[in-house]
Amino acid sequence: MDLKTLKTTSPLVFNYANYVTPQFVANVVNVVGGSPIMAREIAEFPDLVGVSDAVVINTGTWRRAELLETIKLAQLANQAKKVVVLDPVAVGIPSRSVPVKAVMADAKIDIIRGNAAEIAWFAGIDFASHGIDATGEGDLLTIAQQAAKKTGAIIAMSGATDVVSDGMTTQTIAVDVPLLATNVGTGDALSALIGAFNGDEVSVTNTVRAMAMMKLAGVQAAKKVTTPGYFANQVLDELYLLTAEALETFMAQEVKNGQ
Ligand SMILES: Nc1ncnc2c1ncn2[C@@H]1O[C@H](COP(=O)(O)OP(=O)(O)O)[C@@H](O)[C@H]1O
Ligand SMILES: Cc1ncsc1CCOP(=O)(O)O
Ligand SMILES: [Mg+2]
Repeated sequence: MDLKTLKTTSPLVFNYANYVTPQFVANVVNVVGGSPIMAREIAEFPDLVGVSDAVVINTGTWRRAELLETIKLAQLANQAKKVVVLDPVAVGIPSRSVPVKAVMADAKIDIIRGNAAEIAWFAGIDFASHGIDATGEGDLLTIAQQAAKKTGAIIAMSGATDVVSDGMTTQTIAVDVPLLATNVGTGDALSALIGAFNGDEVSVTNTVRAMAMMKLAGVQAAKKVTTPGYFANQVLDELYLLTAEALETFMAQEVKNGQ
C-alpha cells in the first residue's frame, strides 16, 4: 500500500519483538499511522493473527523454550494469508541461526529484513560483522539477489545503501545517513514498517516504500540534530510529519533499478 492508504487503513502489525527495542518499534509503527501490538503468549496467537495485517518475527532475543511458539506463529500467519516478515538479528553467529533455520524450515517467510552481514548469511557469502552490526564490504546487489533466490523471500537489506530484491527485480536507495545506524532498534522498526506497508499485498514496491520512508526520515532528522539521543526522537517526529507526496518525490529521485 502507499502511505496515504497506510494512514487511512492503519494496518495492525503484530510484532513478536525482541526485548531490547519494542518501545521504539511500536512508536515507529504508530507515528506513521499504523497500529502496533506486541505479544508472546501462544494462547493469544490465533486471535492476534486473526486481527493483524502483518506478522513480524524478530529473533534478536530468542529462547529455546519459545521456539515452537515462534514456528506456530509463522504457520498461523501463513494459514491466514498474512504477510510474515523475519528480522534475523545477528544470524551469522551460529547460535543465532537456530531459530531462523527452524522457522524457515516449517513456515513460509515472505520478507527478510536485515543488514548486509545478516543477508549475506542467507546467500552463503562471507561478510564481516560485529554482533548486531555489519562491518564488512561486498557486492551488495549480488548478496541480495542470491539471498532472494535461495530463500524465495523478498530481501530487504539495509545500510548506507538499501537494497530490495525478489531475485528478479532489484532496487537500491544509496543515501548515507550514518546517524541512522547509531540508534539500536532502527532496523527492528524498519522491519515492522515493512510489515505495515505490505499489509495488503507483498511486493518489492511496498518494501521499497518502507525503506525509503525510514531513510527520508533520517535525512530530514539529520538536518536538525547531530547527536544520537535527539536524533532517535527526531526520526520519530520526521516519520510522523512525512507526507505521501514527499515520500513519492524522494522515491522518484533516489530509488534506482539494480541489475
Ligand atoms: N551508514 C548508513 N547510512 C545511511 N543509512 C543507514 C546506514 N546504516 C544504516 N542505515 C539505515 O538505518 C536503518 C537500519 O538499518 P541497519 O542499521 O542496517 O539495521 P540493523 O539495525 O538491523 O543493523 C535503515 O533505514 C538503513 O537505511
Ligand atoms: C542489541 C540487541 N541484542 C539483541 S537484539 C538487539 C537489538 C537489535 O536492534 P537492531 O537490529 O535494530 O539494531
Ligand atoms: Mg538488526
